Amino acid sequence: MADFKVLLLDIEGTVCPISFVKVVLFPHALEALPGVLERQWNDPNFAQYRDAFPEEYRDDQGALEQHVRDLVNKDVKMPYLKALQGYLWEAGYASGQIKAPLFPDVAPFMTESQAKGKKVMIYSSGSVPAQKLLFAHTDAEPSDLTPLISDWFDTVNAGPKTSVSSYKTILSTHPDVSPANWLFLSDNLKEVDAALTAGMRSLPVSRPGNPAIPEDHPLFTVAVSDFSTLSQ
Ligand SMILES: CSCCC(=O)C(=O)COP(=O)(O)O
Ligand SMILES: [Mg+2]
Repeated sequence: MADFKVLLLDIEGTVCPISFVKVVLFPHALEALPGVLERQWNDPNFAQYRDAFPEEYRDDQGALEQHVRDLVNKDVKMPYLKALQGYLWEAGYASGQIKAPLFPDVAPFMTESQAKGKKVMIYSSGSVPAQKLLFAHTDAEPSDLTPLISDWFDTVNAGPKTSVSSYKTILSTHPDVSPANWLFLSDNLKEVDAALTAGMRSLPVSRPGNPAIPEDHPLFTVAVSDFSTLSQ
């Protein structure tokens, strides 16, 4: 499995614990939201985030805030929510209040893969700016892993993560690389299935805190719990 040319990584439940997203990032954004709405509602720098929301929320701070809370509570991956979350996380990362806890095998595997001439790419429901913030502020050494990453995909430039067409869109960005030479790693079995259907190789990732992969699932026996097992 180690002879891939492109490593495509999911984030939540794959490179970092689900709890970091659900218990740290999402609450942090909700805590920051009221103050940002109060201070920046008419700020031109905030306009792109506010105007991305459905029309009924663009002129009502309270309605927009409640809509955000509803979406987060349901873990709805709407692109306008993901863009706003990335904006709300920016100050937290910059201040050092937020640092991404990567599983210990992740940074060494990314580093080794890139050093061996493989491309390392990210595909997450989090916005590309949010992905770059996360990988620029990790608990690895060095903390900034963005130099290792060549491409960034989210639900805006690729599409929904459980759609086969999204993986075909991602494949089309590097037509010189055979789909069989891509390896997509994700905790989400539906995402893994969609990637496989698109022609990529893909493996489910089993991490502490992830929902258990059913023992009768066809991919149960090949689930990855330590990326070092994928090294040549
Ligand atoms: C970029 S960190 C925030 C990740 C996020 O918002 C999310 O919904 C996680 O989705 P993933 O596709 O990375 O499992
Ligand atoms: Mg995930």
